[in-house]
Amino acid sequence: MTPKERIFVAIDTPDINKATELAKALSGEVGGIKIGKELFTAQGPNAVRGAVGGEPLFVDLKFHDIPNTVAGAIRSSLHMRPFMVNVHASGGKAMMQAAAEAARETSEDLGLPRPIVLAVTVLTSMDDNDLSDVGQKGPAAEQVERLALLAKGSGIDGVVCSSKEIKLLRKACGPDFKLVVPGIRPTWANAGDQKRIMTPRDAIEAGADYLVIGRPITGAEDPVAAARRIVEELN
Ligand SMILES: O=C(O)c1cc(=O)[nH]c(=O)n1[C@@H]1O[C@H](COP(=O)(O)O)[C@@H](O)[C@H]1O
Repeated sequence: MTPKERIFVAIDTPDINKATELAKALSGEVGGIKIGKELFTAQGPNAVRGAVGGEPLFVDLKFHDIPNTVAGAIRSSLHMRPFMVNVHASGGKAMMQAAAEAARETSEDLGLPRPIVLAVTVLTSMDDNDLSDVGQKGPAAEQVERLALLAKGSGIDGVVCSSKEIKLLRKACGPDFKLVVPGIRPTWANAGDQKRIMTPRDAIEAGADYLVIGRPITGAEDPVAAARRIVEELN
């Protein structure tokens, strides 16, 4: 895989025209497009698929509910023909098993390739203090490892983690477990609300499979130039 193919651009906007324009402009510049709660909630599944065109799609809806509901949501999300989908690992083992099983069964029924099913560990916007506020046992890296091992044991293909945990998880979960990493900030971009961050190059060197990058590209005056600059830095 080339470095470029490892980049998924997060298009976070409620505006379908803006999303379509960005996806079109960035087609071929990156590996795929990530659509999340903002566009999906405003525009729905058909619009999402329409906006993204033929690019690989990461449907990031971070399901977190009882197993039956999450399985149903995964089944529904497969109609968007995603390359990747995700749930929250903190929903627990039975929930993750139900998600993995629903993805396998539904893709077979629809005759589609099975998407990569990911579990979100600790959000990249949270640090050790935020974790203790919600009663989760930190430090963040330990909680991430705990959830990643639980996800792996539940039949999940990989996790969404921060760049700070890549090396730890590669060791703990093996070479085939997918590590998808948001909280990516080139030296020339603002951190914004992200707390556990790293540059694209350092994250790839640490062993990330995919980088999720939003505002450093979509918020730039020239998103295509920003994407190219990141790819150049990776090469
Ligand atoms: O699941 C995700 O994609 C995700 C998990 C996480 O822990 N942190 C995180 O930032 N994300 C998503 O990754 C994207 C990051 O966007 P930027 O901060 O603009 O680069 C957003 O769409 C987030 O919803």
